Amino acid sequence: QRKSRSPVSDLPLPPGPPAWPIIGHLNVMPTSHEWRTYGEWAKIYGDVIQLRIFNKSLIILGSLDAAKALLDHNTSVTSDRPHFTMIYDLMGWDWAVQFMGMGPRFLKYRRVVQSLLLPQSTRAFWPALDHGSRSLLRSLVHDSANIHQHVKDHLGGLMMTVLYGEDEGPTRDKYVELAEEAMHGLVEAGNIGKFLVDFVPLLRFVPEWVPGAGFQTQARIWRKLARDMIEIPFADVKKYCDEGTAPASVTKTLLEQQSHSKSNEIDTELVKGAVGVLYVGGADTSLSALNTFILSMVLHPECQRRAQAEIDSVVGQNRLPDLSDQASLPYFDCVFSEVLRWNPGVPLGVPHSVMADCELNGYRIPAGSTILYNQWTILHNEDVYPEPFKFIPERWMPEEGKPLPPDSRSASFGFGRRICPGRHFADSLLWTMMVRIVAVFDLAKPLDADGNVIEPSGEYLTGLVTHPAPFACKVTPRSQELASLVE
Ligand code: HEM
Repeated sequence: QRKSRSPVSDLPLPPGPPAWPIIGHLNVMPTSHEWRTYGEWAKIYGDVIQLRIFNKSLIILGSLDAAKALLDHNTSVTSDRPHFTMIYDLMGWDWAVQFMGMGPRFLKYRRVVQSLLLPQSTRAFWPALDHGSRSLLRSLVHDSANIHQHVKDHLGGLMMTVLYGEDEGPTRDKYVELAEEAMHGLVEAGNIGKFLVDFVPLLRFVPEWVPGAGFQTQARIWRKLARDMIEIPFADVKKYCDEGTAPASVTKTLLEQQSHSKSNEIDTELVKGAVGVLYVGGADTSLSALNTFILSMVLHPECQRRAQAEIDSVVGQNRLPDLSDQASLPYFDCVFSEVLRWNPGVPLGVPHSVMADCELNGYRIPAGSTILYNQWTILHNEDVYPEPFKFIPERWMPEEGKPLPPDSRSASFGFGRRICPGRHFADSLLWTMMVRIVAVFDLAKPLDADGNVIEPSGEYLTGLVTHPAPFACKVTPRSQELASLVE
């Protein structure tokens, strides 16, 4: 006779480190590189861990199976986001789909954002990718000393060209500056624990003049930045559209859809917000992956040479590789997969929140829990990825009789209804930038004034999105002919 399953409410909570009365795990919470501590705890307590801060439950998933079971197969209750009062209510980021809770407004915004980023829709961005990546290569030919700055500037600029149609120049630089300022506030406020109002939401009604309500002044300043970021570029595109001179862009596409639509599904606030989130979601994450790629090439010249040999044999040296070559460069594809696995840019993913009690592996996941999925642990599981801390693109090469490990993309872009809608665009954008950099340049460790090799530390900075700690990189055109291709 089959044993009947216990109701969810009877199930035990997942295990975790010992908790203190009242405060729970508050004083054992890691304050930096949290993914490493959570990874250590996963070895002790298993791949589903529960932590408690006062009465708030935090669940950390440490395996792909657990993440899929909870977030892919139970999406109707696990696709909510935790509510951040400071960011959402006070700083006015309520236009950003990333922070929206489940509900009709989220579903409407998500539908629009997703439709803009479908593989067939993103083909329209290919000319901008071609143009923007050439421009990056040109900057590197003329000033090889500042690769990190050039990559950051060109990536941000390219995103703005795609979103607002603005070509290289002071206006586009201004858009990037506005977005970076707004995101600086976001990163500060995203430091959970920094603002008490996130734990006591009623404090948001305290007026700014009350002593101790400095968070209201800060929120007001950041709120203006978050608004300017979407309002100023939008107003320019709207004006050009009205004059009939707007170049192709995501904003223009949405404004056209808005004017042709009979329903009022797409309102102006949605257009501004749906475009703004693409920069928020795409710029820093893509920059992290590009920096990791550069680091991997500097540290592994043998992989770089193999990638260059493949490009030379398939594409030759008379033109730059482009997206039509992607399927013909299998080794480079392995390099890309390994970049996403070796040091995932969003190591703990973006938190989900649970809307109703549910079950996972015989444990109760209480309603209201915040869920983190530890991509870093998932992608460094040595049973799945042997020698997980080594950069080994060959692990992705198909071999007769040997199953491939789960694609790094299966964890790095998140799960369920919240899966990164920009993943196809990220694929084209990053592939183009990466392949072109190594097609034209050698990346290497530089020498100091005494002729000693400067070794990168290989360390990563802490944060929701992580980047390699600054490292020096020598950039040399592989040949004069290749360098001249970018002029
Ligand atoms: C290497 C590059 C990227 C990585 C690693 C990455 C990763 C992620 C992750 C982990 C999430 C959270 C998914 C979840 O909640 O489970 C996410 C969400 C999101 N990403 Fe990306 N992303 C990248 C590039 C992009 C790009 C290029 C765009 C846009 C052009 C983009 C737009 C978004 C948006 C709008 C969301 C929020 C989705 C939602 O809350 O429903 N991302 N991304």
